[in-house]
Amino acid sequence: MLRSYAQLVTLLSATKALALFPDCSSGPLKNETICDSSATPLDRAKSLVALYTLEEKINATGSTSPGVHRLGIPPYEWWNEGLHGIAGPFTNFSDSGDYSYSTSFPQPITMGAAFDDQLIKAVATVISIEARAFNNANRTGLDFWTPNINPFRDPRWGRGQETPGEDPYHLSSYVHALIAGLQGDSSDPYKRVVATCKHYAGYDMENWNGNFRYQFDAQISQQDLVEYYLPSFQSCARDSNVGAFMCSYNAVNGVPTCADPYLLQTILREHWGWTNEEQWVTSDCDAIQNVFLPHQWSSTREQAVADSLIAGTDLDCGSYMPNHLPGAFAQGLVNETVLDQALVRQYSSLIRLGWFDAPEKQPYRQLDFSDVATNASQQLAYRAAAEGIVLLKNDGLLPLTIDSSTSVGLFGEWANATDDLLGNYYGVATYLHSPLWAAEQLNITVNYASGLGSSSDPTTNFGWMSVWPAAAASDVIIFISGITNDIEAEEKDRVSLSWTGPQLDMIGQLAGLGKPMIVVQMGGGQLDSSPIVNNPNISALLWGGYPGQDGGVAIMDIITGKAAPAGRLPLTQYPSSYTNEVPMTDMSLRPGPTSPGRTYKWYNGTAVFEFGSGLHYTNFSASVNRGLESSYDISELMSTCKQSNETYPDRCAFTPSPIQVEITNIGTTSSDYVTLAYLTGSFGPAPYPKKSLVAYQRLFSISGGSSDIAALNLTLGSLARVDMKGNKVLYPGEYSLLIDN
Ligand SMILES: O=[N+]([O-])c1ccc(O[C@@H]2O[C@@H](CO)[C@H](O)[C@H]2O)cc1
Repeated sequence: MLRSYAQLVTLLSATKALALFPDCSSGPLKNETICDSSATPLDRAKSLVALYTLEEKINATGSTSPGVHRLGIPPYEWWNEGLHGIAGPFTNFSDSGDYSYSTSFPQPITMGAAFDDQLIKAVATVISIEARAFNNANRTGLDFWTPNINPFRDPRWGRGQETPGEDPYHLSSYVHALIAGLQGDSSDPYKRVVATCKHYAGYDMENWNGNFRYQFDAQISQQDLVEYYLPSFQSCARDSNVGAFMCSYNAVNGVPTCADPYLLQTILREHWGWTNEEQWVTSDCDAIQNVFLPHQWSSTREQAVADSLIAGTDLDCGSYMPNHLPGAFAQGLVNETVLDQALVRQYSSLIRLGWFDAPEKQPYRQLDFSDVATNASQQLAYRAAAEGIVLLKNDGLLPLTIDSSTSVGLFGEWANATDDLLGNYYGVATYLHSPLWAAEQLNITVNYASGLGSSSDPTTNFGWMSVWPAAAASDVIIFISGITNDIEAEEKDRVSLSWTGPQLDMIGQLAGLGKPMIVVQMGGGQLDSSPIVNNPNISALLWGGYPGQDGGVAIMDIITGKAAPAGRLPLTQYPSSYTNEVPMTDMSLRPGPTSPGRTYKWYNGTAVFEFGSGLHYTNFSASVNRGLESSYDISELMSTCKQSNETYPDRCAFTPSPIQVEITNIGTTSSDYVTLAYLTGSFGPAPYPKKSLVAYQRLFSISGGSSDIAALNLTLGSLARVDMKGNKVLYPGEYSLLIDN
């Protein structure tokens, strides 16, 4: 059985009084190699593991590691979350005062819409600094089970909100920046924290039509694996040196991922060279139990833990491994060498985090609550929200001109949102600024009524009775609604992509008043907003996702023009009919007899809004300045690549210097601009993707009449296509570079 959060919190309070770090200066290990900071992490970890009895080793395979009291090794809790701020069942916020809150950033789906890798690195840096401050107060750990970088494949997925979106290139670039921010520079003597790329692999369905994440067997072709499901994980392992991976609940092509040596050994460690002794794999929580039941991959509990450990799962989120490894050893299913290897990985990781070293030598060990929720962090949370909001429709009403005589009607379940601003996996935010709160800070009249909240006919229920007079008294109507974690969540996929009947009724009634009207669509998954797009009485549509602690302010600032929108949809907005056209369990990307295809690359229907959609308060023009010739010889590209120092040919630069695109603001309003560069053409295996994102760059505050240069670094990998066997190949053919269309 899965443990409940309530039980987990009880465990935490039981361990709170114990020592935080091993005492290498006067504890029992002081003369051992583990305490010699001049020795290599590998030698140090090996020396510690050699001192453990078999029972002590087995006890260390669960996420709530009890430590070894006789050796002065304190307990360590491996399960910490950090999706968009520190969080998790074991992160302990105090009731008041210091350590009672931290910075809560937008959900990744909103930050993904910013297409700003520098922002992502800055956000991740703040999260890791706040994590260190909380760790120094014994309130959280040093490793964090974030990011979630399964591509947002199907619009129904309840956890798509946790990801930066649907495109594998975007995810790979985003996660590279994020890991650098979380872990710090690889040349630093200590890692700031360890990040964990999850859920490896093929996990993007919770509970759909009788298919549960715990037993689902994802059937994925080799081509789709290499092209779509694995690039973000490759970016973590091979290109970003992430400290940890998490295997997922599901199986891939018949094998539960936590017991799959092909995924965990052949691809992850051998093919991607993820071979540092300090890099470990954890299971998702109780996923090893699922290897036995419901997957029935292993015939007994003991076989399941042995199969998982031998395949390369070094840690069990839960206690299944420590509970059943004694039996596995008794039955001769596993040997101590593989257990030692798992523990060496765990302890090498803690060594790289400075767990065994004197605190005074470590800058991160000096951080405290004065480093949490600083003014700069609060501003960054606001900026992340403002950068991620996307303008989808505007007939010219926005930016809204307001003055003290303006009366604004604010309606919808999200207008006074609090925790909903955060989505899921959140800690305690510094504050929660709803759109209503933000509107009330302006010198205007605000008429607020939620109006919804019941599935009954809103035009006759109590809600509508309060909306009607408030709307009548307003010059402008803002309706903020959509979906929340009541509808899209862990263990909950959506069944419909439509706004609900009551929501559409309310939107229609409000629009019927003939007043200037703005709709703000909230939530991580997209709703089919065509009724709003097609309603001429609705002037503007924005999408805000889950914008975090300052999300309401960011929304109101964009509406009123204090900030200019430049976010782009990081996913396709499909028509609601999409759910009838392909089952969630169909993992294929390309269109076929039972699928219209997935994502902007392959979907053969008409999207309501395409991936990359996003309007501005001005207009931009783009022209390629420098860097492209009319033809390239593939063998020359490959031989230049071979002469470079690059180990992996797909990372070789396509052109010696970045391709430069000049972006000119041809309007008057100063604005950021996200340059999206796509490749298109008929080359490689058919069918051909409509286009593929190969580079992006956000440019900042380009004033009216001015230009800026986007420097696009294309790689040979970005030109390659993947064949049926999963090989990445450079094919001859006609290629076009599209900027932003
Ligand atoms: O037992 N519980 O309370 C519990 C709670 C959450 C949970 O979800 C899993 O735990 C997260 C660990 O990082 C993974 O992202 C998610 O798939 C799994 C189990």
